[in-house]
Amino acid sequence: MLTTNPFDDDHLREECGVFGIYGHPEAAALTALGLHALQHRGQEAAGIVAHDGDVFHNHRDLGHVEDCFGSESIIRKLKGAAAVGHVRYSTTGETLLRNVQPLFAEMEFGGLALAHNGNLTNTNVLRRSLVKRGCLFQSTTDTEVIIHLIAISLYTSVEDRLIDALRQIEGAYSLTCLTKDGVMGVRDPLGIRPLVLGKLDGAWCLASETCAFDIIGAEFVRDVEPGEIVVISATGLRSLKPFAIKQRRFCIFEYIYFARPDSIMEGTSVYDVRKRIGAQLARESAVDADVIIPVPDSGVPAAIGYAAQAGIPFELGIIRNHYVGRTFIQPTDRTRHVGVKMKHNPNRHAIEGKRVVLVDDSIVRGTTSRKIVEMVRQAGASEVHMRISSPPTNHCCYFGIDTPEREKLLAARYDVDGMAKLIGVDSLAFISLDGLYKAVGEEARNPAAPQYCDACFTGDYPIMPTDYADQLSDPKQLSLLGEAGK
Ligand SMILES: O=P(O)(O)OC[C@H]1O[C@H](OP(=O)(O)OP(=O)(O)O)[C@H](O)[C@@H]1O
Ligand SMILES: NC(=O)CC[C@H](N)C(=O)O
Repeated sequence: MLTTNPFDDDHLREECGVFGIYGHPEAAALTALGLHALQHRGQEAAGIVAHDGDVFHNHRDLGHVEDCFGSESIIRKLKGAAAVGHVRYSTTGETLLRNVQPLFAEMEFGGLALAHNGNLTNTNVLRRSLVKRGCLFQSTTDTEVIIHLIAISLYTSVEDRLIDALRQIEGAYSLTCLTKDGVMGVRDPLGIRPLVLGKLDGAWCLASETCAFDIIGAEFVRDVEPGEIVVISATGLRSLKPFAIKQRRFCIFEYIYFARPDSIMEGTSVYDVRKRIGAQLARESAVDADVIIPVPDSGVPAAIGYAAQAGIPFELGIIRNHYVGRTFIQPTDRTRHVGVKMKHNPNRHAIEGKRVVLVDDSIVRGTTSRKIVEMVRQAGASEVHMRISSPPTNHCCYFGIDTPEREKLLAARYDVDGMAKLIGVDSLAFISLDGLYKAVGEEARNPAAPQYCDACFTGDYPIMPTDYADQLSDPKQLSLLGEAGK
């Protein structure tokens, strides 16, 4: 029996994007362009901090990149050949101007700007002890903890202070940092969130995804390695690896949903992976049908793969209105429901009288699927089957994707049949966990040391999420395999 309506929720699911560039006269303009390409990673706020060799300049605001950096005069003020930028979707700390990143602080060694993608899982513990030591927090983000740890470190060099701070934090973090001497890129020891390195006209750049390099014409050089710090300064690029090597646990959900399909992650095209997932899904859960229809946008590549494998025509049976934001960014349940209707419209011509297979990447609360299925039935489909290119989202993410509380996740409340009934489909199937691993190029999931972070499906958290331990309904699900990511 339901105690809450599973379609009610005002928690959203997104994450953040970071960018950095050193040694280019148009650093701020290129950062703004890079952030444009990363807009899908965070739509609440955007910020850029630049350094002109003497002074730091910063502009941070709430809204989309276009709203924050659409005016040339703002970009002109962000002088200098080095810059870092951020697009935010909050995981810790509200949507307030003072939480907009990059965060900036004056330190003993000069200014430091910090942009963070990910989520720290021991923020509360650290924050309490820092406050007791007299640290004055300016924001309510997890990210600010890193700033204070750097500020109070007893080491002298910025790099040593940064390493000292990183040794104390737990969780997921891909960072770009700006000081008067250069730009640094950092990836946590498990490599949960992405970070890539590129080059443009001799200038090094860093970004969450390669699509940010494409927009500025930069060449993709390589992924920043898990646990690696790249230090970019007037003397060139240095790579530091101060942490013990761990089994990498890249977020598998980046492949399924989060990243842009034109990005290359960990050496693999996101688009190709999505098509392979779709093909695997078709092998696992074939159904007689007349047409394969993607739920746009994220469902499209998987549906292409599914249709090719099944030998069933692919049709655009749902048309997406691109002038409406992502479902998740609607702040209240009421507006989210309206958002789903505004966003998708059935293409009756491709649907009427047909047995339809809808392909989407995930079911979180079920809001989207329920509306879409209703729409497709109203447009005259004779049967509606749903195929999902991820396993059921059954657990919360504490590492940078802001999924709702577990009780709001449809898969945590119902088995597949129960979900099918609620959504109103004739059949529902999800890709298997091993099928997913095959599609990303592994033989199978190694349960003793999983190759990816798949905690949202398995509850097998790569590190103990200290701050959230009480929210975990079954502590036995915790895998302490990776120990704290230090
Ligand atoms: O079960 P729910 O809580 O409704 O969430 C799942 C839906 O949300 C995502 O789409 P999104 O709105 O982000 O659009 P996109 O596919 O264009 O990214 C995802 O692709 C699903 O369609
Ligand atoms: N989604 C993210 O990566 C968010 C970064 C950081 N935890 C914040 O809330 O600002």
